[in-house]
Amino acid sequence: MEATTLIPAEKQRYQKHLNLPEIGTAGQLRLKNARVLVVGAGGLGCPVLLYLTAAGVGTIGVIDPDVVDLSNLQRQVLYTTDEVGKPKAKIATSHLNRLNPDISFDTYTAALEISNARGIIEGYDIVVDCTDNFKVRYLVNDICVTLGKPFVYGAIHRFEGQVAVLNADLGDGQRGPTYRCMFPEYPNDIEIPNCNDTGVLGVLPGVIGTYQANEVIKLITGIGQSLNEHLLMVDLLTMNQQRIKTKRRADADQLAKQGLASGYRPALVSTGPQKITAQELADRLALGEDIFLLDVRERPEYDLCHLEGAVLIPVGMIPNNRKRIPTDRPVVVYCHHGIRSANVINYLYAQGGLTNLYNLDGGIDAWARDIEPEMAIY
Ligand SMILES: Nc1ncnc2c1ncn2[C@@H]1O[C@H](COP(=O)(O)OP(=O)(O)OP(=O)(O)O)[C@@H](O)[C@H]1O
Repeated sequence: MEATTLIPAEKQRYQKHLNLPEIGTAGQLRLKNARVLVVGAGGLGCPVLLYLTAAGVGTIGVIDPDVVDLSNLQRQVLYTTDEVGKPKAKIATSHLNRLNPDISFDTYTAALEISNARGIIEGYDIVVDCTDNFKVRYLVNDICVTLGKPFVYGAIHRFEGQVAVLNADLGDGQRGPTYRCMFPEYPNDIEIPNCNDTGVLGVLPGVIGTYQANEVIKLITGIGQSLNEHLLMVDLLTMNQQRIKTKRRADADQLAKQGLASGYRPALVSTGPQKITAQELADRLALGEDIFLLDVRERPEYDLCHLEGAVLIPVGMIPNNRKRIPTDRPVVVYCHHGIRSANVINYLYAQGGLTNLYNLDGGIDAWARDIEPEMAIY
């Protein structure tokens, strides 16, 4: 049954929300009546869960099959040293329950997978994807698209992160872009970076997870501008933030259905960005091949160092400058570490027309390490 009033203790607890005219009692009641599922109680999940619990989201589902590992504590701020080895979903909800006993928690210690995803997700208004793998990310997308539910996507890598609100209701019966509108195909396993191998700055999931929680609160209360037609990209080393405009593909529903039918096996032939190593690029340039070098970093990064002859089009300017990218010769796209450039290539592929794009593996960082050690890298 929908709550229509706040009791005195709630009025006191949420006083600072109630003082905001944009939220007020009506917004706080919306939060109280909302049902949100958080998939993954790891680096991103911890801040998402803490802030949604503190904000008074009435029902929160927590799903994670994992136990706490000592190496999680560097960023998974819900857990303590004496909880190593214990199930994350259970420990998380017991801490969160102490933070806010008014919240009703659903605890799932299984993994979200194709056999249970529909049944679980059906019971919630919004899903927050806080996992670290593509399989779940595509699964969450495909189920949410099929059920017509919004979900808040977050992803992190090293010092960079992304946030978007996907499959959101845009009004007039229209739905916003989905994950497959940005990244249509499930990638080949080899292309999937893993935090285990690459490392991640501890505060990064804190920043990105807090942004995800913010988007959830905005979706529920209807305030502000949602990231429902933009992908936000954040770089904690440079403190650059870019919002890239995204749009729904006409076949978004079809792609989701096909995804569910596929069982999420990695594609045999990768349709993700083709890669080129720094050494290969250096060899091909030395042979005089006509290669267009596209730098998608920011102006200050470019000014600090860039590949000779590279053309600068920062990520955020790509959508309006697509015509400047040639179609008649290889284009090598690069950024600092190869993440922004991979996103740019995925975006350009999704828009159609360009098939000649290569991602410089490891970005200019790898180039400086392997080819040009004298480069003033940052
Ligand atoms: N299918 C799934 N259903 C629910 N949760 C999942 C699923 N797959 C992954 N997760 C959870 O998502 C969380 C992601 O957290 P994070 O990215 O911080 O990495 P981690 O797996 O905890 O640590 P590490 O990368 O060091 O192994 C993990 O707690 C993981 O168990």
